Amino acid sequence: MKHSLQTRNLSLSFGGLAVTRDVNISLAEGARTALIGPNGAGKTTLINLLSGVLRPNSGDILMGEQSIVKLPQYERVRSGIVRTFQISRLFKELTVAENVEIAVLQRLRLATEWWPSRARTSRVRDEVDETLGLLGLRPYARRVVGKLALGEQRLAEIALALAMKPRVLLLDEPAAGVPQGEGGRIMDAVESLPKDLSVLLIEHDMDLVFRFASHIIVLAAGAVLAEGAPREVAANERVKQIYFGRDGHGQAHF
Ligand SMILES: Nc1ncnc2c1ncn2[C@@H]1O[C@H](COP(=O)(O)OP(=O)(O)OP(=O)(O)O)[C@@H](O)[C@H]1O
Repeated sequence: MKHSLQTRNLSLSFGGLAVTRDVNISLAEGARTALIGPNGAGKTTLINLLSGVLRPNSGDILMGEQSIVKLPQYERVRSGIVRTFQISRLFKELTVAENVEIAVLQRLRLATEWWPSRARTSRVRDEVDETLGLLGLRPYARRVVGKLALGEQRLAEIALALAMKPRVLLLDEPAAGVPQGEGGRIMDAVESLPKDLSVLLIEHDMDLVFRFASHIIVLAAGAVLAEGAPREVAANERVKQIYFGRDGHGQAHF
């Protein structure tokens, strides 16, 4: 199995608090991986480390064979790791297509390519259209982002990430705060993303996690507690304990 992204003994402490502890994970090419764990387990911190928002105290991050741990954020994007944020980065007063166009232009500048202007304009237009198509957003292309439902705005955020042509897409709670029915729609779109793209999803809703994931990684107190196929993880006694607690009451329903 080909691995797009791997970590080797990744560790980070904030003062005395170890928030990432010797984390070794592998994201296979085309895998659909869910990163789960209780509040404060270190999920967002791990995504911040992978995307270069934070630097680890020790350990390594490999994209294919190449170490990227010292690269700044924009170079990680260029190496193929792209994330979405819990906080929206969309220009609310622009249309969906204009937002995606800005992301495409940004990528082309990152790649420092030069195109004769007419060819370039038509390439940008084609890419915007193709990206919107991947997420079922073509009917919303000319709609102003700020006037869309939250679920559609979230899809537009994912479109911005896809416009960077990732090999690994990191999604931090794309369905957070979205009404239940719309959450399913976001996951439908995520599920239909290109098969060679590796997707790492942070999600609290276990129904969505089990619908989406081919592989689950469970973090607890900054360390990997368990990982494997959804059925294995659901049957893991330590995972059940964390989610259900000793008294058998908890939020998750495996
Ligand atoms: N910049 C920071 N400085 C100090 N402590 C931090 C910082 N960022 C996060 N933490 C702490 O690190 C731990 C892990 O936080 P993180 O946000 O990664 O957890 P999480 O699993 O994403 O939680 P949630 O599910 O609630 O989003 C928490 O104890 C948090 O308080």
